Amino acid sequence: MLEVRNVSKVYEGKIAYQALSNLSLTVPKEQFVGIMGPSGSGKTTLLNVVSTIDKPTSGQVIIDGKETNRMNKRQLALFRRRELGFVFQDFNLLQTLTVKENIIFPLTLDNVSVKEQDARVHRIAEKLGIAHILNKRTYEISGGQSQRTAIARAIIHDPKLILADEPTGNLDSKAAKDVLETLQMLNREEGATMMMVTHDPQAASYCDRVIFIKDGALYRELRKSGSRQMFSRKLWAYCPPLGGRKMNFRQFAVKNVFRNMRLYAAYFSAAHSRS
Ligand SMILES: Nc1ncnc2c1ncn2[C@@H]1O[C@H](COP(=O)(O)OP(=O)(O)OP(=O)(O)O)[C@@H](O)[C@H]1O
Repeated sequence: MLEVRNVSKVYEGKIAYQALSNLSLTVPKEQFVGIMGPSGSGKTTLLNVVSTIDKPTSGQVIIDGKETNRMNKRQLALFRRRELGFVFQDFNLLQTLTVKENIIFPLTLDNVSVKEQDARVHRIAEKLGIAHILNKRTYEISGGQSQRTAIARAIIHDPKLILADEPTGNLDSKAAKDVLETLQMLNREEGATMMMVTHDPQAASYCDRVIFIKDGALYRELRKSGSRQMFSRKLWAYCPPLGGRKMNFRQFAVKNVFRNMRLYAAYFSAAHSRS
């Protein structure tokens, strides 16, 4: 499904910085994979390259047999809109629309009939437990419901690959658990292939496989065997020795604003490019 082949990414600047070094990985169809690693290890860079928001300096990203490096800007925008689903840390819902309007937004751009839109939105809303809030505005719903709405929007067009960047970062622990169970259910029952970046071993324990990145290279991976609780304990035990570059709160906040701006820009360019 996803193949990352010998990908390197160098950020040019006064001092060039190699954020990814010859990284290769394969994610088979229907796998739920987590990406973990210390701050500055290259997780976001990898997600940006896989989601085609950023181009690798060398190497290839192949999604469902399509080599994304060979696509032009317009093809990439359409590819993102049709084949990928994005789930952001802070939901990124449109405040003036209802829950239902937010969910069907990607379909309206593809001229899907109203009947088909209704059928899809009702099926997904039932599945995600948000059928009763479809007519509410986004300011009338909770954080967990907002993220489930965002997940519904991410899957309404049946994407090949769902990419999630810290999807529980803004949620309390109960809402986070609900959202992670929703993602896991989509993976198991709908066969969705997913890649989730997270700092949280508890969140990562919902994945089938967790890949650790350090200094822009694959460091190690752990696969789930046995219960989620056992996997969670393994991940907790494994995380502290990875260390990492420490950031103060201000650096962290600035970095996350920047990261989300880049993701929004890509999402909206995908959303607004018509076929
Ligand atoms: N646009 C950029 N220009 C220059 N350097 C960058 C750029 N974006 C990221 N970097 C550097 O590349 C490295 C990897 O950054 P990246 O954001 O991928 O790490 P991360 O693992 O996602 O970190 P975090 O967990 O803190 O979000 C870092 O050292 C970072 O400073």
